Amino acid sequence: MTTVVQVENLRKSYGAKVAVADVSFAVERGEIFGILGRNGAGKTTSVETLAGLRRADGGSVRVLGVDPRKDPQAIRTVVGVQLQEARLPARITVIEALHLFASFYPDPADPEELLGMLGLTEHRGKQFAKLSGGLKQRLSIALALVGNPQVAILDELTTGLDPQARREVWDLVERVRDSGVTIILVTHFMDEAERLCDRLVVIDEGRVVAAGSPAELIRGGNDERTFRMRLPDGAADQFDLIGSLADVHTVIAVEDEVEVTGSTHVLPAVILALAESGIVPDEIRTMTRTLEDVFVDVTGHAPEEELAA
Ligand SMILES: Nc1ncnc2c1ncn2[C@@H]1O[C@H](COP(=O)(O)OP(=O)(O)OP(=O)(O)O)[C@@H](O)[C@H]1O
Repeated sequence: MTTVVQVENLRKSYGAKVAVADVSFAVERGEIFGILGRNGAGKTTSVETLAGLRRADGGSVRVLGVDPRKDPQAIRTVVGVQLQEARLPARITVIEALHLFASFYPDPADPEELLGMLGLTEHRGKQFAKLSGGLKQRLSIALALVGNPQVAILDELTTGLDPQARREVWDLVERVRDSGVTIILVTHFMDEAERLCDRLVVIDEGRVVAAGSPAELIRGGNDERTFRMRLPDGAADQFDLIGSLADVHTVIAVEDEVEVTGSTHVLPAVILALAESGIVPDEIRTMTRTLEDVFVDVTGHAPEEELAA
């Protein structure tokens, strides 16, 4: 694997406000790498520093071996940035915006190809102000890619979109990754990160508080499993039997279901023991942790909770 972005002990303050206290991570070529955190956690400052748009106070940043502090111009040709809100003149059309941005780069992508890839061909003549939220986001992704970057930074790209438009944008992001672009995805949406990211870091109050793949973080050394089942009438008195099994830690009634928590083998152990008593559960549901649960565990806050300024 090739490391395309290496950030080590990054620090950045705005006056007395410490935006980034200590952030380190590495992004490998061809992955979708997530930077997760609440509003104000220091995500945007981190990615703007690696894109050469802000100067770090300390630590080291390398993008394909280049230091953005020393050579911001070189960084601009390899890193494409999708801005949080596209700031474009109201009357510029989709195709005009692409040609304008293409003119800033030595070796730009073909605007027509980008239109096709992002499903914008039929909207090419529409003015920016008249585009729906989803189309504006597609255009902003296209603008981030127009310089033919090796790394694209996509910042909060599905904020304000309806569920259908979000799913379309997610498909697009995967298509962009499949075309060979490494993607850094900044988000505070845990479902988005879980669905798209190969690996990610959670940043809170300017520090990395968790790192890994979504699956690793969800497993997170926590080998406890929980499931719920509905037992046939008359079988509810099996609590003692279930509770006596070595793999079972707790067994409780939740409404008309039985909730069992235990080791990784708890489910087959319980089902087998019940079967030996001639009982077959009517319904079984495993209770899986999500990235949102991990986020709350490592930060102590919900993802949508804002940090005090
Ligand atoms: N130019 C600035 N001047 C002063 N403070 C700033 C500036 N930019 C960001 N901050 C502050 O630094 C902290 C980190 O901001 P940053 O934008 O990096 O966080 P974020 O996680 O990206 O949040 P958001 O999603 O809201 O942009 C916040 O407290 C923010 O108010």
